Amino acid sequence: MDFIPTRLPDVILIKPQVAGDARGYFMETWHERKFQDAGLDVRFVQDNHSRSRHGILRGLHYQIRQPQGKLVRVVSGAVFDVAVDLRRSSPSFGQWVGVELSEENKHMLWIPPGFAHGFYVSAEHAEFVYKCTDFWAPQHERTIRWDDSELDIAWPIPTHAAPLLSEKDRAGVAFSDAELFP
Ligand SMILES: Cc1cn([C@H]2C[C@H](O)[C@@H](COP(=O)(O)OP(=O)(O)O[C@H]3O[C@@H](C)C(=O)[C@@H](O)[C@H]3O)O2)c(=O)[nH]c1=O
Repeated sequence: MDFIPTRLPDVILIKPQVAGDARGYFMETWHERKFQDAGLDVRFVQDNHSRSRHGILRGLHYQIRQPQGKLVRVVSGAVFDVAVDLRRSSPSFGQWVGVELSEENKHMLWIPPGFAHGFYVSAEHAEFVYKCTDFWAPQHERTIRWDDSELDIAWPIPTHAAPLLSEKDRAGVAFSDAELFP
Protein backbone atom coordinates (compact mmCIF):
# COMPACT_ATOMS: atom_id res chain seq x y z
CA MET A 1 0.00 0.00 0.00
CA ASP A 2 1.27 3.47 -0.87
CA PHE A 3 0.17 6.35 1.36
CA ILE A 4 0.35 9.66 -0.49
CA PRO A 5 -0.52 12.96 1.21
CA THR A 6 -2.76 15.16 -0.94
CA ARG A 7 -2.52 18.95 -1.13
CA LEU A 8 -4.36 18.88 2.21
CA PRO A 9 -1.67 16.87 4.01
CA ASP A 10 -4.02 15.19 6.50
CA VAL A 11 -6.09 13.75 3.65
CA ILE A 12 -4.25 10.68 2.40
CA LEU A 13 -4.58 8.94 -0.95
CA ILE A 14 -3.98 5.21 -0.60
CA LYS A 15 -2.99 3.09 -3.55
CA PRO A 16 -3.35 -0.61 -2.79
CA GLN A 17 -1.01 -3.28 -4.18
CA VAL A 18 -3.13 -5.14 -6.69
CA ALA A 19 -2.00 -8.74 -7.28
CA GLY A 20 -3.44 -9.82 -10.62
CA ASP A 21 -3.37 -13.40 -11.85
CA ALA A 22 -5.25 -15.67 -14.23
CA ARG A 23 -8.24 -15.69 -11.88
CA GLY A 24 -8.60 -11.95 -11.52
CA TYR A 25 -6.97 -9.93 -8.75
CA PHE A 26 -6.48 -9.63 -4.99
CA MET A 27 -5.81 -6.57 -2.86
CA GLU A 28 -5.80 -5.58 0.79
CA THR A 29 -8.19 -2.73 1.50
CA TRP A 30 -7.60 -2.30 5.23
CA HIS A 31 -4.60 -3.40 7.29
CA GLU A 32 -4.39 -1.97 10.80
CA ARG A 33 -0.61 -2.29 11.19
CA LYS A 34 0.24 -0.85 7.77
CA PHE A 35 -2.03 2.10 8.47
CA GLN A 36 -0.42 2.57 11.91
CA ASP A 37 3.04 2.48 10.30
CA ALA A 38 1.84 5.24 7.97
CA GLY A 39 0.78 7.34 10.98
CA LEU A 40 -2.92 6.51 10.74
CA ASP A 41 -3.81 4.95 14.07
CA VAL A 42 -7.54 4.60 13.53
CA ARG A 43 -10.31 2.35 14.75
CA PHE A 44 -13.39 1.78 12.62
CA VAL A 45 -16.83 1.03 14.04
CA GLN A 46 -19.18 1.25 11.03
CA ASP A 47 -19.03 0.24 7.35
CA ASN A 48 -21.34 1.80 4.74
CA HIS A 49 -22.21 1.03 1.13
CA SER A 50 -24.24 3.24 -1.21
CA ARG A 51 -25.12 3.04 -4.87
CA SER A 52 -25.86 6.11 -6.97
CA ARG A 53 -26.73 6.89 -10.57
CA HIS A 54 -24.74 9.12 -12.88
CA GLY A 55 -25.10 12.79 -11.99
CA ILE A 56 -25.90 12.22 -8.31
CA LEU A 57 -24.00 14.38 -5.83
CA ARG A 58 -24.00 13.45 -2.13
CA GLY A 59 -22.62 16.02 0.32
CA LEU A 60 -21.04 17.97 1.74
CA HIS A 61 -21.63 16.04 4.97
CA TYR A 62 -20.11 15.95 8.44
CA GLN A 63 -21.13 15.39 12.06
CA ILE A 64 -20.45 18.32 14.37
CA ARG A 65 -20.34 15.92 17.36
CA GLN A 66 -19.03 12.38 17.02
CA PRO A 67 -17.13 13.52 13.87
CA GLN A 68 -16.33 10.58 11.63
CA GLY A 69 -13.02 9.78 9.98
CA LYS A 70 -13.76 7.93 6.74
CA LEU A 71 -11.80 5.51 4.58
CA VAL A 72 -13.62 5.67 1.25
CA ARG A 73 -13.39 3.80 -2.06
CA VAL A 74 -15.40 2.85 -5.13
CA VAL A 75 -16.01 -0.80 -6.02
CA SER A 76 -17.99 -0.17 -9.21
CA GLY A 77 -18.12 2.92 -11.43
CA ALA A 78 -16.37 6.19 -10.58
CA VAL A 79 -16.75 9.35 -8.52
CA PHE A 80 -15.04 12.68 -7.94
CA ASP A 81 -14.53 12.61 -4.18
CA VAL A 82 -14.08 15.79 -2.16
CA ALA A 83 -12.92 16.57 1.39
CA VAL A 84 -13.13 20.06 2.95
CA ASP A 85 -11.13 21.01 6.03
CA LEU A 86 -13.53 22.47 8.64
CA ARG A 87 -10.97 22.79 11.48
CA ARG A 88 -10.42 26.48 12.24
CA SER A 89 -7.01 25.77 13.79
CA SER A 90 -5.75 23.91 10.71
CA PRO A 91 -3.33 25.50 8.19
CA SER A 92 -5.63 24.15 5.45
CA PHE A 93 -8.89 25.42 7.04
CA GLY A 94 -11.50 26.14 4.37
CA GLN A 95 -9.58 24.36 1.62
CA TRP A 96 -10.79 21.39 -0.38
CA VAL A 97 -9.19 18.51 -2.23
CA GLY A 98 -10.77 16.32 -4.89
CA VAL A 99 -9.64 12.98 -6.32
CA GLU A 100 -11.06 10.45 -8.73
CA LEU A 101 -11.93 7.15 -7.09
CA SER A 102 -12.92 4.38 -9.45
CA GLU A 103 -13.32 0.69 -9.97
CA GLU A 104 -10.33 0.96 -12.34
CA ASN A 105 -7.82 2.87 -10.18
CA LYS A 106 -8.92 1.18 -6.91
CA HIS A 107 -7.66 4.19 -4.95
CA MET A 108 -8.89 4.90 -1.43
CA LEU A 109 -9.03 8.20 0.41
CA TRP A 110 -8.54 8.74 4.15
CA ILE A 111 -10.57 11.72 5.33
CA PRO A 112 -9.93 12.54 9.00
CA PRO A 113 -12.57 13.69 11.50
CA GLY A 114 -13.15 17.43 11.15
CA PHE A 115 -13.66 17.39 7.38
CA ALA A 116 -16.83 17.61 5.29
CA HIS A 117 -17.14 14.96 2.62
CA GLY A 118 -19.03 14.61 -0.64
CA PHE A 119 -18.86 12.97 -4.04
CA TYR A 120 -20.19 13.36 -7.58
CA VAL A 121 -20.93 10.29 -9.67
CA SER A 122 -19.04 10.81 -12.93
CA ALA A 123 -19.61 7.33 -14.40
CA GLU A 124 -22.91 5.66 -15.30
CA HIS A 125 -23.20 4.67 -11.62
CA ALA A 126 -21.07 4.27 -8.49
CA GLU A 127 -21.01 1.75 -5.69
CA PHE A 128 -19.35 3.59 -2.83
CA VAL A 129 -17.96 1.74 0.19
CA TYR A 130 -16.49 3.28 3.34
CA LYS A 131 -15.39 2.64 6.88
CA CYS A 132 -16.14 5.16 9.65
CA THR A 133 -14.40 5.86 12.97
CA ASP A 134 -17.63 6.80 14.75
CA PHE A 135 -21.28 5.84 14.51
CA TRP A 136 -23.89 7.63 12.46
CA ALA A 137 -25.48 10.29 14.71
CA PRO A 138 -28.33 11.89 12.73
CA GLN A 139 -28.88 14.62 15.33
CA HIS A 140 -25.32 15.85 14.76
CA GLU A 141 -25.36 15.63 10.93
CA ARG A 142 -24.72 18.84 9.04
CA THR A 143 -24.67 19.66 5.31
CA ILE A 144 -22.78 22.45 3.58
CA ARG A 145 -23.90 23.43 0.08
CA TRP A 146 -21.93 21.58 -2.61
CA ASP A 147 -21.71 24.76 -4.70
CA ASP A 148 -20.71 27.17 -1.94
CA SER A 149 -19.07 30.15 -3.61
CA GLU A 150 -16.41 30.61 -0.92
CA LEU A 151 -15.27 26.98 -1.12
CA ASP A 152 -15.38 27.15 -4.96
CA ILE A 153 -14.99 23.40 -5.51
CA ALA A 154 -14.10 22.51 -9.10
CA TRP A 155 -16.60 19.67 -9.54
CA PRO A 156 -16.19 17.95 -12.94
CA ILE A 157 -19.83 18.62 -13.78
CA PRO A 158 -20.68 19.55 -17.38
CA THR A 159 -21.81 23.17 -17.75
CA HIS A 160 -25.60 23.53 -17.57
CA ALA A 161 -25.97 20.04 -16.03
CA ALA A 162 -27.27 20.38 -12.48
CA PRO A 163 -26.32 17.49 -10.21
CA LEU A 164 -29.09 15.41 -8.64
CA LEU A 165 -29.37 16.06 -4.89
CA SER A 166 -31.31 14.74 -1.92
CA GLU A 167 -33.77 17.09 -0.25
CA LYS A 168 -31.37 17.32 2.70
CA ASP A 169 -28.50 18.32 0.44
CA ARG A 170 -30.61 20.91 -1.39
CA ALA A 171 -31.11 22.50 2.05
CA GLY A 172 -27.37 22.64 2.77
CA VAL A 173 -26.05 25.83 4.38
CA ALA A 174 -23.35 28.21 3.20
CA PHE A 175 -19.83 27.57 4.48
CA SER A 176 -19.93 31.01 6.15
CA ASP A 177 -23.03 29.96 8.15
CA ALA A 178 -21.87 26.44 9.01
CA GLU A 179 -20.99 25.19 12.48
CA LEU A 180 -17.29 24.40 12.36
CA PHE A 181 -14.62 22.72 14.46
CA PRO A 182 -12.15 24.57 16.75
C1 LIG B 1 -25.35 8.09 6.84
C2 LIG B 1 -26.35 7.04 7.25
C3 LIG B 1 -27.64 7.05 6.72
N1 LIG B 1 -28.56 6.13 7.10
C4 LIG B 1 -29.91 6.19 6.49
C5 LIG B 1 -30.64 7.48 6.64
C6 LIG B 1 -31.48 7.55 5.36
O1 LIG B 1 -32.68 6.82 5.53
C7 LIG B 1 -30.64 6.83 4.33
C8 LIG B 1 -29.84 7.76 3.42
O2 LIG B 1 -29.13 8.68 4.24
P1 LIG B 1 -28.38 9.94 3.60
O3 LIG B 1 -29.29 10.61 2.63
O4 LIG B 1 -27.83 10.75 4.71
O5 LIG B 1 -27.20 9.20 2.80
P2 LIG B 1 -25.94 9.85 2.08
O6 LIG B 1 -26.37 11.12 1.42
O7 LIG B 1 -25.33 8.82 1.25
O8 LIG B 1 -25.02 10.23 3.31
C9 LIG B 1 -23.64 9.95 3.26
O9 LIG B 1 -23.03 10.86 2.36
C10 LIG B 1 -21.62 10.76 2.25
C11 LIG B 1 -21.15 11.87 1.34
C12 LIG B 1 -20.94 10.73 3.57
O10 LIG B 1 -19.85 11.27 3.76
C13 LIG B 1 -21.58 9.89 4.61
O11 LIG B 1 -20.99 10.10 5.89
C14 LIG B 1 -23.07 10.10 4.68
O12 LIG B 1 -23.34 11.41 5.17
O13 LIG B 1 -29.75 5.99 5.08
C15 LIG B 1 -28.24 5.12 8.00
O14 LIG B 1 -29.08 4.25 8.34
N2 LIG B 1 -26.97 5.08 8.50
C16 LIG B 1 -26.02 6.00 8.17
O15 LIG B 1 -24.86 5.91 8.66
